[in-house]
Amino acid sequence: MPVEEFVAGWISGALGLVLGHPFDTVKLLGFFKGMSFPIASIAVVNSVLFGVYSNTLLVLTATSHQERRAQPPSYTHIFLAGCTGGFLQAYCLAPFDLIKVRLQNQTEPMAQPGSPPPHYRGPVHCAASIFREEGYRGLFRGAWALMLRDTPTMGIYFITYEGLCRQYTPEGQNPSSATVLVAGGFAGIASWVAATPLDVIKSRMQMDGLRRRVYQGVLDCMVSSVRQEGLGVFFRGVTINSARAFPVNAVTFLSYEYLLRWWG
Ligand SMILES: C[N+](C)(C)CCCC[C@H](N)C(=O)O
Repeated sequence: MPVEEFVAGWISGALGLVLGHPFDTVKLLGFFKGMSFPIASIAVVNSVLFGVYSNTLLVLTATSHQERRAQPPSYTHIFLAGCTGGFLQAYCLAPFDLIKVRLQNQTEPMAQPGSPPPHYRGPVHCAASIFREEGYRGLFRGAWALMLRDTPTMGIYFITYEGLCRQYTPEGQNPSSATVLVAGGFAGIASWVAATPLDVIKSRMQMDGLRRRVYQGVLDCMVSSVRQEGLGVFFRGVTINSARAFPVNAVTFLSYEYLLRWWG
């Protein structure tokens, strides 16, 4: 099994994340909380995404990464490989994402002096507390919504990237850096716009269970959110998600492409 894609995905994911972190923290009003932790975790997750994507294409089309410029895979194959990558990365991402959301939603330190200390002291303490308070399955709270969010939208991610690259690249050639940056940026935006409704639901499911359980499941969370806040709830954060998505995914795809070209 070719492993370069896993390594390139690892490095490119970490680089993208560094750029995206300010946007991510503003979105959740948690500012600088939980910073080093997502950098390490996204590298693992992005490695799974790109590694699985490329190896699924290898299985579907019998072409390696190097051969794909000359023999481009069909959009159906690209979509299926993206969905497969998205599905598997969602399971790796679930506990990390849960910890990130829980830490970023802790607003206690911003409260008055003398107020009680935050519930979670850091990522490791957070993981241990969730395990103790909510059990092993508690670490996967919201995983189902995360999987629903990422499976189709990672298909959209790779289709948009490949489609834009092909549009602006002469046949058989590698896309230029400018093309990779723009295609990567728009792939991020397209994917995040489609993912935002379930992103809202996912975060609510992840925060549920901290105190009294409010939602019975993904569907219940959707229905009661719409009932209370209207359909607009599904677009909450779509602007910040898109603003973050462009630089993060431009850099992710640029470094991914260049690392793979550099390794031959
Ligand atoms: C599928 N979904 C839209 C959730 C993410 C797509 C892009 C993934 C990238 N690591 C990022 O953080 O932007």
